[in-house]
Amino acid sequence: MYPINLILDDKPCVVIGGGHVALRKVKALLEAKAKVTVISPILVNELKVMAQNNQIIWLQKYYETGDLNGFELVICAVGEDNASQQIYTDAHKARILINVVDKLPLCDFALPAKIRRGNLLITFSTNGKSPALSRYLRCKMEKEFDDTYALWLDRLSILRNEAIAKLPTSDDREIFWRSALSDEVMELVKQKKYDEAEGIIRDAIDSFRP
Ligand SMILES: C[C@@]1(CC(=O)O)c2cc3[nH]c(cc4nc(cc5[nH]c(cc(n2)[C@H]1CCC(=O)O)[C@@](C)(CC(=O)O)[C@@H]5CCC(=O)O)C(CC(=O)O)=C4CCC(=O)O)c(CCC(=O)O)c3CC(=O)O
Ligand SMILES: NC(=O)C1=CN([C@@H]2O[C@H](COP(=O)(O)OP(=O)(O)OC[C@H]3O[C@@H](n4cnc5c(N)ncnc54)[C@H](O)[C@@H]3O)[C@@H](O)[C@H]2O)C=CC1
Repeated sequence: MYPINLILDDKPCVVIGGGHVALRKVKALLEAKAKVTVISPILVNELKVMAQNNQIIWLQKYYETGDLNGFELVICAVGEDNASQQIYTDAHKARILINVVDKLPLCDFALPAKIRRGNLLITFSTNGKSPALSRYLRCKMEKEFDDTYALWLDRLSILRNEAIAKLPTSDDREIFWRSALSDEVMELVKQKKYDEAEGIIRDAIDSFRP
């Protein structure tokens, strides 16, 4: 497994199947701001509502070869081996990334369990060995991660641009951030003393000498 975070903003993605597993995968794609089409003769209620609200496009039909044209990513959640195999073959011919939810050998990628807090994304995966453990760890860690780091991240992103403007080289910035993002600063962050933490980092940028 090689972890990558796909950037799917506005990209056309298709989920085949309209059951509860498809629903979870659709939600994850919408969170990633993809444009989602669902192909399935039947939808669970929540997906129907999403289709009525134009959050997704619904093609009410069984999958046919040719349906993948124009999509950049496919999730197959039909739970039926012959159809899954056909969809996998078609996706590979068209060189489109595919995930078949009940067959890891037919997956180019697997979905992790995730905690999203603003721009911060924390994921858990088990190489398909126990999705239940991924879920357990996600539930457990959700309590540890409220929005503290995400709020700090918004400020850090601005400070990072200031550091880029003031510190001449990438090496300088690497050295700078490894010492600037200290336990002392992060302790202030945990106490939500963002202004104080930001002040320390800004002073450090101003006084940095390579
Ligand atoms: C390979 C993978 C492919 C993929 O879907 O990408 C896959 C495959 C399969 N899942 C199955 C079952 C379950 N999946 C879950 C839950 C999740 N499954 C997710 C991901 C993945 N599941 C990928 C690997 C992830 C990893 O590496 O850990 C999560 C993390 C992400 C998400 O789906 O968004 C999400 C938790 C989200 C959350 O809550 O945070 C639960 C628990 C529950 O729902 O309570 C169960 C029942 C308990 C159990 O079996 O463990 C089955 C057997 C079906 C059967 O028995 O018929 C298969 C097929 C097989 O194993 O062959
Ligand atoms: N990866 C994961 O996270 C998990 C995977 N699974 C597996 O995922 C599969 C799907 O599970 P559910 O959503 O509960 O199943 P489901 O049976 O409720 O849903 C299947 C959906 O696919 C549609 N469908 C069937 N054939 C089709 C075709 N040829 N073209 C288009 N649509 C078609 C059906 O109308 C239905 O909406 C099962 O094999 C299940 O074991 C189960 C739990 C978690």
